[in-house]
Amino acid sequence: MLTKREELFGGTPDEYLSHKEKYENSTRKAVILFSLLRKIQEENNTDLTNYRNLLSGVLGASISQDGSPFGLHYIMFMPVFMSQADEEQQERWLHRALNCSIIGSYAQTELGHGTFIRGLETTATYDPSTQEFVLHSPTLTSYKWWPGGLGNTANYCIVIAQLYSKGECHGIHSFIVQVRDEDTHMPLPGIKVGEIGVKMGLNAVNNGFIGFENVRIPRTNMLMKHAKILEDGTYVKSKNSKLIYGAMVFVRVVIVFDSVNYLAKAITVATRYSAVRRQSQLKEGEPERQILDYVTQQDKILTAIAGCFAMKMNARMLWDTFNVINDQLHKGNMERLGELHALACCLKAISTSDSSLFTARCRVSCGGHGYMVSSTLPATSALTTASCTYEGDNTVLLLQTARFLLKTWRQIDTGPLTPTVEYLKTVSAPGFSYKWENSIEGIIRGFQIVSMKKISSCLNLMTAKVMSGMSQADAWNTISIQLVSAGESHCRAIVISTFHEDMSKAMRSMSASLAEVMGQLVELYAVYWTLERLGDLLEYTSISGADVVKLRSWYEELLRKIRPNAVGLVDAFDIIDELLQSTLGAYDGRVYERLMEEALKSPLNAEPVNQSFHKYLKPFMQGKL
Ligand SMILES: CCCCCCCCCCC/C=C/C(=O)SCCNC(=O)CCNC(=O)[C@H](O)C(C)(C)COP(=O)(O)OP(=O)(O)OC[C@H]1O[C@@H](n2cnc3c(N)ncnc32)[C@H](O)[C@@H]1OP(=O)(O)O
Ligand SMILES: Cc1cc2nc3c(=O)[nH]c(=O)nc-3n(C[C@H](O)[C@H](O)[C@H](O)COP(=O)(O)OP(=O)(O)OC[C@H]3O[C@@H](n4cnc5c(N)ncnc54)[C@H](O)[C@@H]3O)c2cc1C
Repeated sequence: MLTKREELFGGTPDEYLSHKEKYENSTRKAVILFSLLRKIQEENNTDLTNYRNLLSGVLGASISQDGSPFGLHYIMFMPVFMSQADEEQQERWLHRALNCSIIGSYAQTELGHGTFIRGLETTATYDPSTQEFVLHSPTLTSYKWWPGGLGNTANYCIVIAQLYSKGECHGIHSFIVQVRDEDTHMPLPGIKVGEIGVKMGLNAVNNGFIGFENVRIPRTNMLMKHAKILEDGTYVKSKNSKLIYGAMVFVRVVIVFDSVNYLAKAITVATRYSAVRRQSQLKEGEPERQILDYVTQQDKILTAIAGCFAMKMNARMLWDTFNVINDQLHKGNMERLGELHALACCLKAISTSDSSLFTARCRVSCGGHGYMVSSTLPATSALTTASCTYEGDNTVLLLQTARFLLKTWRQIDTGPLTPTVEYLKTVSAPGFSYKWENSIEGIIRGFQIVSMKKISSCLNLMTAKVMSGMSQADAWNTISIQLVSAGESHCRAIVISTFHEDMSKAMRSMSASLAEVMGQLVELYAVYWTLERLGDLLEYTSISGADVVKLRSWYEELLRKIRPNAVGLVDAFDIIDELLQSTLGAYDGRVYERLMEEALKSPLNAEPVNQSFHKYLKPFMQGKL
């Protein structure tokens, strides 16, 4: 009788399963894991705060690098329900979703549209004679494409469609739609549903497509917490049309946590391997050195560790900010919605792009063995690059942040600013002066000045172009590279200052030795990004060549200081071997034995001579083909 652990983590490695077997195996594992989750849920309430911990606790430690067919049910279907369904609808469906007697997905993206959601083509036309909506996919490009779990798993999904009533289009709204029979799991009439095929990664997520041929759903299947359709077809608009976007903000907040989880796995593997792997002699005649002794290796890995700690603290700040503003939204105060959207956009973009960058570095820092699937670094790399796209393409999200920053800058003199942008007032105040200094505080100030000056420059450029006769849209597009850069600079200033402030607070309750190491991580992160963004700092601050020379020495000194604690820092993530699933990162360091153990599991090692020798090779080598 297999234990739960053996059931979850044993069996043929996923990499040797077919696409279909991989899905079936991940569904088997998901059922085990989510049965456990269901038990947890029975003991806890399901408000968003608890829900996020539940979500990141289980899904963030997902048992497969390929994701889970239940992921979207938890990541989007339920959060959207909690934020957009009215009380009657929650009463009808939420408990069934929570106990997984229905499995849901979230269908927004279409073959033809992902970013521009106002351009979505799926229609939901209200028929007052039957008090139903008619869901329809008018074109191939209107087919929903990507929804996780929709291929073969979900029997319900939330569909985002253009709402039509009394001949008028009211824009995109959310509808809950049953897609499969709850007993037979057969697609319901008028519904064409399937799986989109093999992807670069996340191949257990079961991403699907769905098309509707005049499918009728009751009026009460429109999620009506905000906007409504009355029985006679009268449209009652939402207090704020942007509230429909709320779920995307929530998921972006959660994705920042998730990007930390993925990066923590990758740097645990790369750091432990770099402590085990010995290669080359630093001095003639000496034994081969641990590759972690090479400063170039430290440059790749220790900065990733610092980045992981930095983003973890910023994820917590973002979550706290989300909760504060979400409470205000529930009370009808929309004042900080734009700020929350901008912050969630840039932190999702920066956390996922950093995670992708540093994970790729971890992969190459492990040489050939880092290219083995059994190291899990390729899968983590595929995961992190996907996160730069899903829940909003990073470029598009940074442009959203830039849009908010320009709006803020236009109003800079009309009153107080909201917390995440009030630095703009400080560094642009009359009489404010700043001379570069090589300190954490000096670096933070420098990044804030760069951000302010980029925003100001973008606005001046926009104004000049529009004054010269260019349309607002063309002017925006023309300078969009600089707009993205302004969004990134703003975010980097927030990340460094949050890391410094929150870590300084945390250090007060640490032992002196731990506080010293944590302080070194903050310095390493700040100095690393200073050296990475020297162009901006040279353009907008008084930093000098002499400062840069000292910064480089400071950086190298920090690498030297942190090196002895590298393994301890990643051990602190406490990721068990079963979740790490890596031949290179296992806690016992038996890298070579594990590489060989995994290799022998290859089906190609089942017999000494593969059948292709007799069928192909031998006739070929004998000139018979
Ligand atoms: C712990 C483990 C679990 C987590 C790990 C995740 C695992 C895998 C998850 C994968 C699941 C993936 C799901 C998806 O991908 S769902 C689909 C996501 N799609 C998107 O994000 C689409 C992105 N596009 C957009 O958001 C919009 O199209 C965009 C805003 C980019 C542009 O739209 P539009 O042109 O209409 O907007 P404008 O630029 O004109 O701005 C209009 C105003 O609306 C405001 N706005 C826009 N979005 C939001 C928002 N989300 N919240 C609040 N406000 C928003 C915007 O600021 C403008 O306001 P102003 O006019 O006042 O400036
Ligand atoms: C693994 C994965 C899981 C997903 N899961 C789901 C899901 O469950 N449900 C769901 O609904 N969707 C899902 N998606 C879809 C995802 O939300 C979209 O892929 C994403 O929103 C980007 O849209 P797109 O793919 O159409 O890219 P596009 O928007 O076509 O972007 C392509 C390029 O065009 C650029 N671009 C687009 N618009 C602009 C602009 N205005 N200004 C400047 N540049 C622009 C982008 O920067 C990008 O470089 C998933 C995607 C992935 C990869």
